[in-house]
Amino acid sequence: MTTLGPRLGVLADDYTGAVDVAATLQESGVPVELHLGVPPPDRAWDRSEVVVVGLRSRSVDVATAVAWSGAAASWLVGLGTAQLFQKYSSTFDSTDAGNIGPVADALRAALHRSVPDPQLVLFCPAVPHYGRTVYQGHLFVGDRLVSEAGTHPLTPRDDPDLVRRLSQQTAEQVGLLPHQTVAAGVAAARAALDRLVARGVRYVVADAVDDGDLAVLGQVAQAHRLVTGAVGLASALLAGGRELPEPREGAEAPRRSGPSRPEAPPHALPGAFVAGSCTVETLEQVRRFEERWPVLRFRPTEVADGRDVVAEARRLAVDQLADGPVGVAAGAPADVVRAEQEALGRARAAELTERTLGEVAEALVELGVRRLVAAGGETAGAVVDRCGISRAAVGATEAPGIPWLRVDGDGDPLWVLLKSGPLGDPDLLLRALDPAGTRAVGSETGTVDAALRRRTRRPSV
Ligand SMILES: Nc1ncnc2c1ncn2[C@@H]1O[C@H](COP(=O)(O)OP(=O)(O)OP(=O)(O)O)[C@@H](O)[C@H]1O
Ligand SMILES: O=C(O)[C@@H](O)C(=O)CO
Repeated sequence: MTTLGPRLGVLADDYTGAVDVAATLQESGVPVELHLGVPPPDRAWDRSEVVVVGLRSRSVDVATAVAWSGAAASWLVGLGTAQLFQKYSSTFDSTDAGNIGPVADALRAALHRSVPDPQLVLFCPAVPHYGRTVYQGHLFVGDRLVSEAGTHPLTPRDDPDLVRRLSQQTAEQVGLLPHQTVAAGVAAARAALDRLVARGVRYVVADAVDDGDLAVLGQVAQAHRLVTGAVGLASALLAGGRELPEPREGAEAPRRSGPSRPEAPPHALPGAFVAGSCTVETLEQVRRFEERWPVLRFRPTEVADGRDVVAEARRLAVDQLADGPVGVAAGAPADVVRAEQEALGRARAAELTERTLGEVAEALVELGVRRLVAAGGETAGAVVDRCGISRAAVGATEAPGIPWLRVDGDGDPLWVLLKSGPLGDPDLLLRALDPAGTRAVGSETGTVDAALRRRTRRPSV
C-alpha cells in the first residue's frame, strides 16, 4: 500500500512567520502542526497534512541559517513530505549576504539528494491582504516601495528590486516572471518558466498584485518540489490542487481534518506582553495599551549600564497582575534605535534587548502569567527559546496571522501569542490581554485574583 507523508512542509525563518503561516493554513480547514526550533531527528509527526517548522534563521549568520534549515528539511524529507515551502517575511527581510538565497540553495541541495533536480524555484513574498505586492520584481507595501515604507533594525529594506536582492545572495541566475505573463494565466506562466529554465535560470521572482495572480502561481507551483514566499503563496499552493509529486513510500498517511473549533485562552488568566518590535504598528499598540495598563520601558544602553530590568518587571508584576495585565517594551522610534545602535553596535543592542525580554518573559511566567504576548519576530524567538517551547497547538486568532498557541507542560497550559511586528490592529494588545472578557473554559473560570491565587509563586525580589 502506498502511504503518504505530510502534503506540505513549511520552513519559516522566524517564529512569528511560522505562526502566521500555520494559522492562515489552518483557517483554510487543513490540519497543521507547529514545531519551534530544529526538530530532533526522532521527533514524532502528529500526522497533520501540513507541518510547519519555525526557525530563528532570519538574522543569524549564513552558516547557522543553512545548518538549521538543512537539518529541519532533512527531518521533513524523512517523513515523506511531498513539497517544501521556504517561508520568509512578506517584506523579504534579509541582508546582502542572506539568508533567503543561501537557505534556498541548501534546501534545493537537500531535495536534490532524494529526487531529480528540483529545476525551478519561485520567489514571491506577495500577501495582498497585508498590502504586500510585487510588480516588475519590485516589492511594495501599500502604495510605497518597501524601501520607503520603514526600515528594520537588523535587516534594512533599502532595495525594493527583488531580482537584484536575491542575486546578491546566491550564485544562481535569477529571472523574473512579470505581471503581464502571470495575468495571462497558468499556461502562459508555465511556458515562460520553461523558457527561463532552458536559459539556465533556476530562481525566478514572480510578480503578484492580487489573489488572482497568486492563484495562478499556486497552480504553476504544484509541480515544484521547493516553493518560496510568504503566506500568500503558501495559501495559494495549498488551495491550488492535488496534483503533487509522488510521495516517498513507507510513511504514515496524514490526517485530513483540522480542529473543529480552535481554542482561545480564558480572559481570567493573568496576562502580559513583551515587545521588542520597533514598527509603527507595534509602537501604536503599546501606546494604546499604556493608556489603560502599566508598561515598563527600557533601552539596551540602560541594560549595558547595569539597569536590572528583570527585577523591575518582577516588581511590576507582583504589584499589578491582580488588577490586570502588564507590559515590558524596548521598541522605540527609528531615531532612538539609531542612537542606541551607534552607542552599542547593532548586534549588541539587539542581543541585550532580546536577552532581557526573554528573561523578563521567563520571570513573568514563573510569577503566574498564563497569557503571554511577544511582539516582534526576534523578540518572539528569544521568548520562545528562553521559555523552552518547542511544540504548540495552534488556536483561535486574535487578528489575521496572529493565533493563540497552547503550550502544554506539567501544569496549566501557557497561552502564547507571537505577533509579527507589523501585524495586528491598534487595539490588538488591549484586546488580547483584556481581563474583563467573559470567555471562560471549565475550571479556569474566575477573576484575575482567583487565577493569581491559584498560580502565583511569590518572587524573591
Ligand atoms: N530601543 C532599541 N534599541 C535598539 N534596538 C532595539 C531596540 N528595541 C528593539 N530593538 C531591536 O530591534 C529588533 C526588532 O526586531 P523584532 O524582529 O523583534 O521586531 P520586528 O522586526 O518588528 O518583527 P518582525 O520580524 O515580526 O517583522 C530586535 O532585534 C530588538 O532587539
Ligand atoms: O510574512 C510576514 O511578514 C510575517 O509572517 C513574518 O515573516 C513575520 O516576521
